[in-house]
Amino acid sequence: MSLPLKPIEPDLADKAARTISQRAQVEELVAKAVDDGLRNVFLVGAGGSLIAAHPAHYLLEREATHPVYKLQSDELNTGRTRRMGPGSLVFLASYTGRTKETVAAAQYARSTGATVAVVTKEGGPLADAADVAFTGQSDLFMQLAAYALLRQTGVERDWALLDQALDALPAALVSAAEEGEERAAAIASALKDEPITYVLGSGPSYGWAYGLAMCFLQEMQWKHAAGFNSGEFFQGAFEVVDDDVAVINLLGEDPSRPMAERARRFLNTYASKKTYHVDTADHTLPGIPQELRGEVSPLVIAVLMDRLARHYESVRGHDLDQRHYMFKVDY
Ligand SMILES: N[C@@H]1[C@@H](O)[C@H](O)[C@@H](COP(=O)(O)O)O[C@@H]1O
Repeated sequence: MSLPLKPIEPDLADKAARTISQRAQVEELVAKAVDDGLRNVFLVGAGGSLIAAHPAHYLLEREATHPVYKLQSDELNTGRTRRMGPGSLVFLASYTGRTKETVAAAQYARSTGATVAVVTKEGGPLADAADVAFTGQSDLFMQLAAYALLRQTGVERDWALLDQALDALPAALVSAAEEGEERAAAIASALKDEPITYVLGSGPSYGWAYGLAMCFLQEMQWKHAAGFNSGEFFQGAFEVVDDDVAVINLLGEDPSRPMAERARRFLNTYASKKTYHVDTADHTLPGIPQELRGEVSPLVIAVLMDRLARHYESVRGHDLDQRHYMFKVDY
């Protein structure tokens, strides 16, 4: 039994624009942290909200002058780190603002003397545990935090070009979602009954390879799936792939693209029957300067994965909000 296809979120563009509207405050926060002697930056979250930090982390690992770490909330709670303390700026994300491990991580970060900023829904325990609380789309917010860090630490870039990209981004995300509908429908209906689906992604898009597999297919569709880094795929996982195995390969336009193209070549040669490629280069992204398409790619992939999940929901008749355990039992 199928379910009606939910439409593209009517407030997709607004949500992005509202997130971007906090940019000046993010810059201010980071500028103050730099003035006060910034030593390092942490990006923290769990599940979808950790995935949301992946593109910013990818950007900062290559371009930031300060060390930037990405940690799962409970890895921080259980492992601690000597490096966090005064001079640390910690960004945590949680959509609900109630994920207990992320709230505990914020409390711990605060207790070390670090500056703690969160992105979450208005109010709630995570916001209460923070020095500063923002709202909005976590992946975009983390990207804004990354840009603020680069700018405030004097990294040279064409900032006017970024302004242009951020102005165009809300509408470009909507247009990507619209342009991707046909492809998403084809993938979901072709793969809806597959016993397992592998998802590949490289660089900043790896986050959503893992995320499509874990959040959308396992959590929200109760389907077996696994996400791999496209480079790691060739270190073992590719041995199980052939024409009978379903694979979704994500391609962005960032520096890691050759890794995704290598996966595409291999899959088209040895496992083409149930392989689907989702490529940001197929999208027009109106107004996004060519030079910044790579940084925008993971945000576009996030929107395309969200739509793909909606198509699975519809063709499989399995509501994305159904859970066995999450938010229902003690865990
Ligand atoms: N797919 C995500 C999960 O991975 C996450 O664990 C949960 C709570 O996350 P958050 O802390 O963002 O509220 O939300 C969604 O269901």
